[in-house]
Amino acid sequence: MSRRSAPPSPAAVPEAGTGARPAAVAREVVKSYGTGAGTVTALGGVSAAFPRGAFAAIMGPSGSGKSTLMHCMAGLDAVTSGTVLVGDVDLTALSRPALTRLRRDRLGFVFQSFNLLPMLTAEENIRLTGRLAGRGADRAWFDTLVDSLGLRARLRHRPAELSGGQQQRVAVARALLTRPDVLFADEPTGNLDSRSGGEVLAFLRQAVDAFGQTVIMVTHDPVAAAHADRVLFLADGRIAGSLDAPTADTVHAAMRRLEG
Ligand SMILES: Nc1ncnc2c1ncn2[C@@H]1O[C@H](COP(=O)(O)OP(=O)(O)OP(=O)(O)O)[C@@H](O)[C@H]1O
Repeated sequence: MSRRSAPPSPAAVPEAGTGARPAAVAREVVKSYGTGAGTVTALGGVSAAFPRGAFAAIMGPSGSGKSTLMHCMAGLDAVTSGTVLVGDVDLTALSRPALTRLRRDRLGFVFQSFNLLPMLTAEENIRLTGRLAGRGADRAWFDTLVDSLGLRARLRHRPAELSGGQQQRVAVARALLTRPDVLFADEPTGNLDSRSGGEVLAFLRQAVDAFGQTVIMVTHDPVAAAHADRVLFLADGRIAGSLDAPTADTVHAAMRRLEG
């Protein structure tokens, strides 16, 4: 496996892997907040391609634009200029209702704070997005997810009766039930102890390797990033390099260089 750090040019962030059509692409994405003297440029022209069936991590110092990039890639935030593609669809050209449908039908989300509905059981939470997307129950896929995530004995429990790790595994099952084109994970292990976090990351890795899932994850944690196929580094709203086949040590060293 190759390990390399790309130079800090956006053009030097090609598709990793086979050269197949990427699952998601950012082209010269600029995102500014505010106007006039108070303008903050969170992303200053970011280009990146995220290959299908691969696990990408986005890292960078605090304020470097990680969450902004993820939100723009996922259609949760509008870009100021540039283009975001999910498959063939240009998110920046969609109406709000069309964007909402695309998010619901083709994207999955896992957040640091789990975001489960407290009154629903684990099973009801997992099935919720499938129902909202109007999908019939795919029992075999549901069973695969529940068993792979070790949730079989917990399906009738409500979130308050589950550990943090179990809650996040429910959130992962919910996100994957619709077989999304891309799973976006924003600090998915940020609220978990290292063992529970490790279980969630191991499952994300398995989802990529066994089910061909595409995962894009923002994280502060070099150990978490080491589960990815590639780490993209941001600094000051720009791509500052990348690392293939990362290890916790190589990610840590790259972050130390970025943080000066
Ligand atoms: N809604 C907003 N209004 C104004 N500025 C914003 C807004 N959201 C983000 N920013 C600014 O954009 C820049 C990038 O923020 P972002 O949250 O994307 O960084 P990050 O790398 O995810 O940071 P962290 O690691 O601390 O979560 C920061 O300077 C931030 O203050």
